[in-house]
Amino acid sequence: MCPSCEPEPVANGATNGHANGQTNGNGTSSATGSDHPGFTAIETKSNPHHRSNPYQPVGDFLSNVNNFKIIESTLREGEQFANAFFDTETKIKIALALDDFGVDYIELTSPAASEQSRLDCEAICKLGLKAKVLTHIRCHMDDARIAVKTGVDGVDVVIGTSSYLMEHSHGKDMTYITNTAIEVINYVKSHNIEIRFSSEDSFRSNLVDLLSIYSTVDKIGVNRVGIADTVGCASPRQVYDLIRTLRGVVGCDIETHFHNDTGCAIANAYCALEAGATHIDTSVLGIGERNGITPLGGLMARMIVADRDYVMGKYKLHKLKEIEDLVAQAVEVNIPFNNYVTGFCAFTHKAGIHAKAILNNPSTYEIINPADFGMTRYIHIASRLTGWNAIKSRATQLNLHMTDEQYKQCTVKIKAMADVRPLAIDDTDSIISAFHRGLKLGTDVPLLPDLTEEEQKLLDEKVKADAIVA
Ligand SMILES: CC(=O)SCCNC(=O)CCNC(=O)[C@H](O)C(C)(C)COP(=O)(O)OP(=O)(O)OC[C@H]1O[C@@H](n2cnc3c(N)ncnc32)[C@H](O)[C@@H]1OP(=O)(O)O
Ligand SMILES: O=C(O)CCC(=O)C(=O)O
Ligand SMILES: [Zn+2]
Repeated sequence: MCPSCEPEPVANGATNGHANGQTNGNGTSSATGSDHPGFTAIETKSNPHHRSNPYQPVGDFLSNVNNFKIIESTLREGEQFANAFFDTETKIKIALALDDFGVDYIELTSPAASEQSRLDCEAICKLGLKAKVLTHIRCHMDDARIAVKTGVDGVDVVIGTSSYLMEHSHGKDMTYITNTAIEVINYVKSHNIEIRFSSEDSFRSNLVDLLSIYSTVDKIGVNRVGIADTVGCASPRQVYDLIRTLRGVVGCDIETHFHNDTGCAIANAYCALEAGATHIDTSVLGIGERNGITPLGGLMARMIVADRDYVMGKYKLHKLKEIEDLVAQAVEVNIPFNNYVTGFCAFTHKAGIHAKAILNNPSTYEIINPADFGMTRYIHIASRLTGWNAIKSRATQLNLHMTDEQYKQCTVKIKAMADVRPLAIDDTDSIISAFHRGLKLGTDVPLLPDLTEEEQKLLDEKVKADAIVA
């Protein structure tokens, strides 16, 4: 084992209100008492991860997993989320937070959508952000004329190229689309503004049509082309094939946009980068049309595993939770329990086998170090799945020292009690203390002060049964 990777001893496990649904010292929200009455876990010291991983990202001349840009579309795609209503102040707060986080671009709703959308676009352009500000328009000169007057750094133009959309949405054929695209691109370029051309519903479009129009717009100097999985139908393999093919056809940057209808939005984004895409569209919490797109936090989780130095050097990961809270509040949703990185149990280890190994070295069961995101690791110590190693660790934190055999006996009591009712962290602590006191006094001490008669009866039965098994 490499000396720098020696596991650190676990220390510092103060209870922090996690079990009672309060926020912990890092501002991470934890289980609420009402939602998760049995959730009981202790914070552990954030020891360094063992970072040797035999499965490093596939590196080849095409791959951009070590060098990609984020086009953050919470203020465009995200506004298409069913619950979203962003007033000007909220848009500005979100734009500032994303800029501080370090995203490369911020994409805004079309100024053609409404008068307020146009005014908000102008207001955000005036913030002087480090990120480039984009707006997103139809492939139409009317929209382009409005867009170039807003002060944006770039315009993202889109038009459907699948037969579904050519027939049932805008009703235009490929010749019309190509000619209009050329007109719009030349017009935007003439204003010295960045321009991207994207096909909507790319994965249900004819490949020859796609390559032909991308090749045309590349030749007239578009800055980026975009591939969009508008209905979330693409698989990672299909993404890899299409982007790799496109990479051989155009010289400009390649942006990609993945909906999550079939659960592939993050994997598709990753595969796109492996195949040579340069830009990934995200939104905070993945909000967007239907169930949304590649989430910013989920993409960060994926990419930090691929290239920690690049991701840590570029993005303020410890701000992720704050941005997610801001957006969740603005669109009135809760952050899901299993959210990437920031879900309340994203770094909580419960089963005894896991807890033991984590206490020795967190890399055993964690691919991401919570500390990289300003998050905290927890060990669950109050369930029937809890093992003696976790109890030993907890007792040591409480300064209650016993022999290994005694920790094991104490764990038997905790398991028996956890078979009777959900335990809180305080319950486990009380049992450990009572057990320890009993050892000192040489007599049994009631394990929990507040047991009902019924619970005490059940507990006695469990302990008896355990003794028989033993
Ligand atoms: C997959 C995506 O998420 S694409 C981005 C979606 N974003 C938006 O739609 C922004 C919000 N949209 C709006 O506010 C409105 O739809 C507007 C202002 C853009 C247009 O509003 P309206 O003129 O009332 O048209 P409506 O929304 O009913 O229909 C869309 C129109 O755009 C046309 N259209 C649709 N897509 C495109 C496109 N990519 N390029 C050019 N025209 C298009 C349709 O043919 C239709 O035209 P029609 O008026 O001749 O029927
Ligand atoms: O402009 C793009 O590339 C994507 C547009 C969009 O939101 C989609 O196709 O789902
Ligand atoms: Zn979309």
